[in-house]
Amino acid sequence: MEENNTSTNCSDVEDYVTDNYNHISPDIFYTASNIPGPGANLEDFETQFVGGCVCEEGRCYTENRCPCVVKYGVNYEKNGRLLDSKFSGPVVECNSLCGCVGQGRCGNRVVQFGPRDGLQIFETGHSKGFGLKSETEILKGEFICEYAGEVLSMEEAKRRTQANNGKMNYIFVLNEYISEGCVLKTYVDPTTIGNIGRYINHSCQPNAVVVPVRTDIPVPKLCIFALKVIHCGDEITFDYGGGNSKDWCPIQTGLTKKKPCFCGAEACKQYLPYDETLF
Ligand SMILES: C[S@@+](CC[C@H](N)C(=O)[O-])C[C@H]1O[C@@H](n2cnc3c(N)ncnc32)[C@H](O)[C@@H]1O
Repeated sequence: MEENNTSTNCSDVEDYVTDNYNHISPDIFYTASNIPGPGANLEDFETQFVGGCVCEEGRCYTENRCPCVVKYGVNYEKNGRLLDSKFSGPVVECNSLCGCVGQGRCGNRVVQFGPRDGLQIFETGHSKGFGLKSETEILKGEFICEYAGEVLSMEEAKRRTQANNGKMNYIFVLNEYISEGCVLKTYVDPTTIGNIGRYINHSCQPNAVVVPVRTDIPVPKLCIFALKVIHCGDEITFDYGGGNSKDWCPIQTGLTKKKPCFCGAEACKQYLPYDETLF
């Protein structure tokens, strides 16, 4: 089934995000960006991320000493592609308090302009349900789309996982290693409120990766970038375990059965990764 691009159906969208995608089912509601769900810390959605460079020419690269770039590091090449050094994040972009807002395309703003065009939902035909592909070639480091949905507390994420009873799982758990022994976990659930990213399947040898990006608020956007060239028509995939899951044991469906992986990669680890805090 092909994606229908005819209407904009985005609620809760920050003004500058343009996202003209919508869902294949009327039971799924579109949101272009994360929204607070049950148990989310509302303060995190209401707090403006500190910032505010005064770069008036809108070119926030290292050489003109943009304070945002100096503080958080260079994120993108001048063509907007993610630098190799930032594939494991974190990325902080210039925000709405910065002097470069509205001053042309600032080099430190990419994901806040929304997903790329030409993404299509399709039936994989491989017991994976729907998947996502692109009708244009995607180059390494290019931004594809967010994986957006309701941000949940761990308790709510766990409750939903257990109530899900083995159906498709959409809850993504982002683990950010803040300091030794300290992991910041963000639970994003696009099951019923989500964006185009919810159709991306797992692969043990993926061509894309999830990178946490912050723009205006402390809540990270789960941003999907190409790890290598993705040819027109290739399925877009990322590693649900973030590539560093220790537990390649099976995700549980009905809490007892294994969930096999059908990614088809040579190095397939046979089962989908999971985050143990969901169980
Ligand atoms: C985020 S959804 C992906 C979109 C989903 N395929 C759909 O039709 O809406 C995640 C679910 O897709 C299925 N899935 C994703 N990758 C898979 C894979 N490599 N092998 C088997 N099932 C997969 C699993 O049921 C998983 O819980």
